[in-house]
Amino acid sequence: MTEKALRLGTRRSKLAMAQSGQVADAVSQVTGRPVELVEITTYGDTSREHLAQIGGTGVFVAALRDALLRGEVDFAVHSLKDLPTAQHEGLVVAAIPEREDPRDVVVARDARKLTDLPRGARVGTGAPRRMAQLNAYARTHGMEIETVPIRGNVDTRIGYVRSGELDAVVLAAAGLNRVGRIDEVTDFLSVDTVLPAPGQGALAVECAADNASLIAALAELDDSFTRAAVTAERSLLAALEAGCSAPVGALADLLADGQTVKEMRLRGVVGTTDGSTLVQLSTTGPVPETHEAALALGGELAAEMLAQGAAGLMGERAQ
Ligand SMILES: NCc1[nH]cc(CCC(=O)O)c1CC(=O)O
Repeated sequence: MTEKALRLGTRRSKLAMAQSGQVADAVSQVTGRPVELVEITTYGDTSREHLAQIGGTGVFVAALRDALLRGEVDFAVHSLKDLPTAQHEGLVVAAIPEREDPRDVVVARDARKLTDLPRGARVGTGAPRRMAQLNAYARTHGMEIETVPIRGNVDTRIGYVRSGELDAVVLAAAGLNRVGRIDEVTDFLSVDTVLPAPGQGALAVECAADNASLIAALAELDDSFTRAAVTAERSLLAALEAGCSAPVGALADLLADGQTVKEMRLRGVVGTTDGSTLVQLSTTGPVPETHEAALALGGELAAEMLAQGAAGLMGERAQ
C-alpha cells in the first residue's frame, strides 16, 4: 500500500515550478511519501503593476499562505527573498535548504560585461536595490547607464534584451540556474559591485506550525549555516524597517583560516536609486550558534547603518 501524498502548494511560474519540483523530490526522499504539486495563483502573478507600486512585501506568498492555513496544502516553497521578515501566525519555516549562488548577474547583448556596456546603455531591473548599486557603480567608474524599471518572469525579462529593447537586464543567478538558462549570463557580478537581496538564492519551506510530524521530516532538509546567514541578513532588513522592494542588500558569509571557519561576516548596503548616496558597511562576529545570535548580528549592523543615515535613504521605498 502506498502512503497518502503530501500536497505542495506552488505558483505556476516556471521558476516556482522548478524550485517546488526540486524540494518535492527531496521531501519525497526523506519521508518516503509521494509529493503532489497543487497550483495556486497569487496576486503577484496576475498584477501588471510594478512591484514597487504594488508595495507590500510578500505579494507572491500571501495566496500560498492562505492555502496552508486553510489546510488545502501541506507545505509550500518560497524564494526566501520574497518572504516578509515578520513571523506568520500559525506557520513555520521548517527548512531552509543549502543556498545556491547568491549573486546577481547580467544578461547583455553582444556578450557584454557590465564594464563594457556602451555609453547610455539601457539596463533593465525592477529592483530599487539593483538600481541603487548599478547607478552608484556607474557614477564611480565614469560610465553612463540608464536603469529602466521592468518586471515579469525570467523569460519576459531576457526577452527585452533579445528584442533589442534593452541592452542588458540584471537577474539573480539562482533563478536562471533553476530554469536552466544560466548559460545566457554574460557577467556574474561581484558582490562588491552589487550586494544581493537578503536571502537571495535560498529557499524557505513553510508548513503549519501544528504539523509536528511534517516539521520533523522537513528539518532534515535544513542547512544550519544557510539558516544562520539568512537570519542575520533578514534581521538587518527588519531592523531597517524595510521590505523586499526596498533598496537594501545584505549578504552573510563565513571567514575561514585555511580549513577552520573563524567568523561570520555580514555585509549590508542601502542607497538611493540614483546611486548618488550609498551606506555600505560590514561587521564580523562569531559564527552564530543560536537564532538569537544570528538576529543580533543583523541588528548590530543595522544600528551602525542607521547611525550613518540609512533611514534617510529609504524615503523612496514603497511603504
Ligand atoms: N524578484 C523575483 C525573484 N524572486 C526570487 C528570484 C530567484 C532568485 C532567488 O530565489 O533568490 C527572483 C528572480 C530575480 O530576482 O531575478
